Amino acid sequence: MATYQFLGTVALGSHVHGHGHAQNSVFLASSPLRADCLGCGCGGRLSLKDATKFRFGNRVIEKRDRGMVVADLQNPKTVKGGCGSVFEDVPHLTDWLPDLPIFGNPLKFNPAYSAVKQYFVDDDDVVAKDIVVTMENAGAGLHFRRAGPRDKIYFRSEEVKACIVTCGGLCPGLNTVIREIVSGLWYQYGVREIYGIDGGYRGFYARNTIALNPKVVSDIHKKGGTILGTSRGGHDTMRIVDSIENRGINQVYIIGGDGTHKGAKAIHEEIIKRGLKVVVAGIPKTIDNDIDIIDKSFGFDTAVEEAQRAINAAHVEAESTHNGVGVVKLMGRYSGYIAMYATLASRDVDCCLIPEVPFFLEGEDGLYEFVYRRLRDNGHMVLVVAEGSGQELIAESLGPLDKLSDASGNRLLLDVGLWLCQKLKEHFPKVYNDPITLKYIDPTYMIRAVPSIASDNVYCTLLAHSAIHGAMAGFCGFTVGPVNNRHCYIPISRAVEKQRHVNTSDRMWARLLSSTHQPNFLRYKTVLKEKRDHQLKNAKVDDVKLDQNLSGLTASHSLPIDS
Ligand SMILES: Nc1ncnc2c1ncn2[C@@H]1O[C@H](COP(=O)(O)OP(=O)(O)O)[C@@H](O)[C@H]1O
Ligand SMILES: O=P(O)(O)OC[C@H]1O[C@](O)(COP(=O)(O)O)[C@@H](O)[C@@H]1O
Ligand SMILES: [Mg+2]
Repeated sequence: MATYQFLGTVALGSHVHGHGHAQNSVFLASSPLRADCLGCGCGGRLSLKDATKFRFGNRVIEKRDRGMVVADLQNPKTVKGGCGSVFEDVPHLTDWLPDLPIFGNPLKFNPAYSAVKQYFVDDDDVVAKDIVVTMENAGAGLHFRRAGPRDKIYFRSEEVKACIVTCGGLCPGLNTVIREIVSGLWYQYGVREIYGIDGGYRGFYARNTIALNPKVVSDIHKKGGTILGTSRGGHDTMRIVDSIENRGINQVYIIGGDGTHKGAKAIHEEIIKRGLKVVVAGIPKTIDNDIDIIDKSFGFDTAVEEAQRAINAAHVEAESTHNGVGVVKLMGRYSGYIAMYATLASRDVDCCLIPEVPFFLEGEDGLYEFVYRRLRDNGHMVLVVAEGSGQELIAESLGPLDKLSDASGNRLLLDVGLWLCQKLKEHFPKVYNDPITLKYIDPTYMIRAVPSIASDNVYCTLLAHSAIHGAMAGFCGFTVGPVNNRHCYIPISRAVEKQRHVNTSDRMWARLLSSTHQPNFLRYKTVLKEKRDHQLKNAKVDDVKLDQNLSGLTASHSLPIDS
């Protein structure tokens, strides 16, 4: 039996299922079962008993066979199930437009899909976020809605006016996702009006749209970049939603990273406020692999593959000379996944530096000492450095600098590659009286400007299809992605909640350490403390400036001593 909770005497802000009033009638819930219409002065009463869905201010209550869903239009809907399980659902158009007509899914009559045993995903199917659990906790924990085609959809083919936008930095596979959204909508759902937004978010209000169809996109997956163009900055929620509304767009596919998804969330919320029948579907793009929850982002494997070419070159150069050092800088602003996986895959790398592991140069476990030993034992070495590593260290050695940001508000990084090369080149002749031959390779933009490899192409196809199935089924404010290898609809708010970082206390990082034998830099905190003590002592004795050799560590580093 359906159960629901009476939330008190509050105004209802929208049309209620099963009632004949125009939208936006206001009702006052006077009991768990009844609400009086205040909107049109008709004195009408609404029986909540028969309603399946109703809205209290920002909250939507939906009665379902197996319980009640309380949806906060700003936050994810959560349903508590058995065994301590929690289902975090995504918003649905009917949360604010309860009376929308429902249609059958045309996939049922699509010859390509006719052999599929189960055309449609069961509405009750959920995917567990954590799949390794103890017996006592089996079934408990967070779950997401399984992605895939639904039996019932909320758009007629001829009614759909879809648009696609790509935002933020490039990533291999962007064109494949565009291609598959267009082809999927066209061939699976019979949609004929599909538009590209030119040049990221600002294209909504500053540029004309680009008409897309399967012919236009047929070859684009073979090219790097995005045929639609992209940009940073320029997100103006009101102007974007005005443009969506004015153009009559009702499905918005937004491909981008964490910043883009924050923008998508704002658009989705404004759409709810305006009561529009418009779905916002996010497709996570991040070459840094820093979007939480999903297993892996598209383009990541391609980037790692491409990085191998740079590492190989660095290795060939290094082993061809006396004291040869090859340094390769890879992308990874806050998360060192590309550097870590490229290192693990290559086996030619002697040391991998990532933003998550603060390193130091001087002392017994420092980088200088390690490079020295490697050169002494092997005659050459390869060092991979993620662009976000050692930022505090560089800032310390360069003195006070303004913190600069790009148009999207992302911090602009100091060039750790060049800085490190300079440091190594200076240190070796000075301290060991033995110069090194260092070759620096910076393939940063090369690894993201290439077309995606085969496995990423397949992955992009699944993402695009999950997105269109979700949108056609009326889900919105979601992003798609595999969780434990099953594609899910994840509330955007959840996806942008925090950034994913390399977990340096799990086995993958340990694997890397045991393959490179590099220092773990765990003594970092001790060295930092030593440096602080040294600073204090020096400050007391006289006002002598700090020894430049100790500039490897900074008291202002964000990692607290006791953490
Ligand atoms: N907090 C935010 N709210 C709204 N829009 C944002 C936000 N952060 C970034 N954006 C917009 O998202 C787009 C892409 O963001 P950016 O950080 O450059 O790339 P990515 O999405 O890859 O992280 C830009 O147009 C930017 O203006
Ligand atoms: O020079 P750009 O275009 O700002 O891009 C550089 C940044 O883009 C990235 O590849 C990814 O950034 P986003 O995912 O935020 O777009 C970072 O690794 C890198 O710092
Ligand atoms: Mg980002």
